[in-house]
Amino acid sequence: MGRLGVLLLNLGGPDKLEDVRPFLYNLFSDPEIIRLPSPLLQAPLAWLISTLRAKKSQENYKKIGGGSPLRRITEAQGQALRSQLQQNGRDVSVYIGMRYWHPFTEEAIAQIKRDNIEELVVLPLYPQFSISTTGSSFRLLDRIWKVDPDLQKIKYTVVPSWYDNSGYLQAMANLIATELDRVKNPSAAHIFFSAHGVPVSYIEEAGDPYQKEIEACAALIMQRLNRTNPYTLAYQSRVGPVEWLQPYTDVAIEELAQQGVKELVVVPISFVSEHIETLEEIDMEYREIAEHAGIETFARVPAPDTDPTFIQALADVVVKALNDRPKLFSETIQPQKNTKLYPQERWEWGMTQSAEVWNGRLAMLGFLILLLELWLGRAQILQ
Ligand SMILES: C=CC1=C(C)c2cc3[nH]c(cc4nc(cc5[nH]c(cc1n2)c(C)c5CCC(=O)O)C(CCC(=O)O)=C4C)c(C)c3C=C
Ligand SMILES: [Fe+2]
Ligand SMILES: [Fe+2]
Repeated sequence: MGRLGVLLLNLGGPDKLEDVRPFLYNLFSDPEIIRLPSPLLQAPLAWLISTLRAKKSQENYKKIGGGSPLRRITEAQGQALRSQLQQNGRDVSVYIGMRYWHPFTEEAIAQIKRDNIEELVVLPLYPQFSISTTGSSFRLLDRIWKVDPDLQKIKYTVVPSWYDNSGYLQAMANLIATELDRVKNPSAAHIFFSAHGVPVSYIEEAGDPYQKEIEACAALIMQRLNRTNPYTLAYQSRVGPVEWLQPYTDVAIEELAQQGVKELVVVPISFVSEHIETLEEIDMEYREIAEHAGIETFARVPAPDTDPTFIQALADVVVKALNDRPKLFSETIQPQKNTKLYPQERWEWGMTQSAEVWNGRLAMLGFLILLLELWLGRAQILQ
């Protein structure tokens, strides 16, 4: 066996407040996050949204210490995974490739080449597949691979998702059980899975399997937990004016409070590391909503981070990937061509040359209207 590498993929986050705007610019420049009818509009819109959103986003990062802990935690996960694999008799180098901030995926790939890695497992740190997360990183890697003959010599395999891995389910069940046993009524507390949302169009138009995988994942964790507590699954972190997956976390919390629920144990389900959406959004924003609505106990299950059962699960996923038939980037789910991703205007795609010209003109007009709408209503749209 040649030199072995594991490339961990994640989204990345701003290390300090000055990084917030360029980080947001990178995120909104990605057509897997926002797809416009004309690629020419992508950069100006990314500039506009990142500029308008930066202040509010910076305030949130300020509340969690002035930056995202994602890089530090992902590096710790990488080191723990390396040690675990070493204990299991595999000598691997672990690399971290973030999609929108340092260390960028491109930086990781350059290091992989310098280290003459011959066999590589590409492992996203998202248990469930979404075209907006794992899909976006795979598409980037596919583009990088296609133009680099040196990379094409590496025998690689990808892991599209691993939400049903037994060790991961056990790690989640253990973390939930520990938190449940701390509340007043462990057998009656309501377990509340809060998954990251995506716009409905990703599922219905682009064929994203994300919702199905999230629903299956919550059910499997409950099975593994083997307790009779009631549970709810809801979706957090929506951005922009379009419809996202429902029920929304804030609405669902209020409804449960109205039904008389007093104890909530919140489980972040799309994330394996603490970051702004657990530390600020759940711990601060949703806690306030819950307390205001009459919830007496608002407990939060920690993200797995470097939990030993979780790290062993990642090691198992790597070993399984090495033993299975190699899977290529191009074999994983790609959004259907010309799918409209957020924002969801009613664009018609032209089949003739003149229709294409008209679409271009309409796109410009639409963009101007969008700019105006963003300007007039930015507080509601972007915060
Ligand atoms: C606008 C669309 C967005 C989609 C779709 C989306 C999907 C998605 N994101 C994560 C995980 C993370 N997102 C993070 C930050 C982040 N994401 C968006 C937007 C979308 N995400 C924004 C605007 C931001 C920046 C923060 C903000 O301004 O609110 C992060 C990094 C957090 C950090 O600590 O820095 C993660 C991780 C998932 C899992 C997901 C879909 C499944
Ligand atoms: Fe988000
Ligand atoms: Fe996000």
